[in-house]
Amino acid sequence: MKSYLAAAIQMTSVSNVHKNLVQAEELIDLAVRRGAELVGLPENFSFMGEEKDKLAQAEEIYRESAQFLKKMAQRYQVTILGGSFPVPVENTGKVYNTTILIDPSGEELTRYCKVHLFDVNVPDGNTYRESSTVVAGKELPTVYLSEQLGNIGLSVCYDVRFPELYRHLSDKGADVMFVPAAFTAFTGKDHWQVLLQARAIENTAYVIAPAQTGNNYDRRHTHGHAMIIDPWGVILADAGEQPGIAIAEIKPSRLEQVRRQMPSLEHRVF
Ligand SMILES: O=C(O)CNC(=O)[C@H](CS)NC(=O)CCC(=O)C(=O)O
Repeated sequence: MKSYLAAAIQMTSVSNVHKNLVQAEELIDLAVRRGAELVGLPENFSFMGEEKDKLAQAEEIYRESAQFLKKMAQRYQVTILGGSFPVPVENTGKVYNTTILIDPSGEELTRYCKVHLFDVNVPDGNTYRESSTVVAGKELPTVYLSEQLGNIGLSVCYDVRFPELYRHLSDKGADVMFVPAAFTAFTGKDHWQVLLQARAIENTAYVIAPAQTGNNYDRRHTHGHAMIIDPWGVILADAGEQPGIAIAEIKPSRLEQVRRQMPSLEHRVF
């Protein structure tokens, strides 16, 4: 593993795929011009809108998202995490909320379908029933072993509340954990940063968390604060509330140092 720059993209995706892909490319371009070699997009980067509209356009969103990610990786010669997008599931009328990792040649390295679905009545009055349009993934995420970039573990958004998933990633050797998200503004203000820091500290791993921000549609407001956190829990970069990027260096020497200073992974009893 080498030292390199990673970027977490923060955007306000809306219910127009073309607009979202234009915004995403501008931010990928910015990240690459600043030197990023690993770039993550947020959950639902290519479409944020009413659930029924997402389902009606699912085939098209899927096709365009997959094509876009491949093109971006090749054009900018970077490894890209395609935060998440809907992948239609046969005979269900529903989709998997899927994230994929793509290398600079455009090859898919690994994919993961979100296993924890956000079926929550948020105290601000908004109700989320992700399971009404999404089929829960049935497999735990894999860790992609990259000689250059370190071992990369995947997850999506609401997963961040389930530490056992990250322990699994840690058991598989993860050095870097992605948490692409579209956190609600209401839960985000109290939970987002704390949860991300906890996942980084307890697994002594980097956390890269691309995010949705602002008013995506109707009453849907997302928290923003895409961030990169080091294995000690220090926030290296925070994109704030406007669309933009959080960029920081991922260093094997820091991983090694923190794991020496705080060898908690070696002291596990359970
Ligand atoms: O809503 C959409 O348009 C697209 N879907 C999402 O953004 C997903 C599933 S509803 N959101 C989350 O998982 C938020 C989790 C969260 O906010 C928390 O855990 O507090």
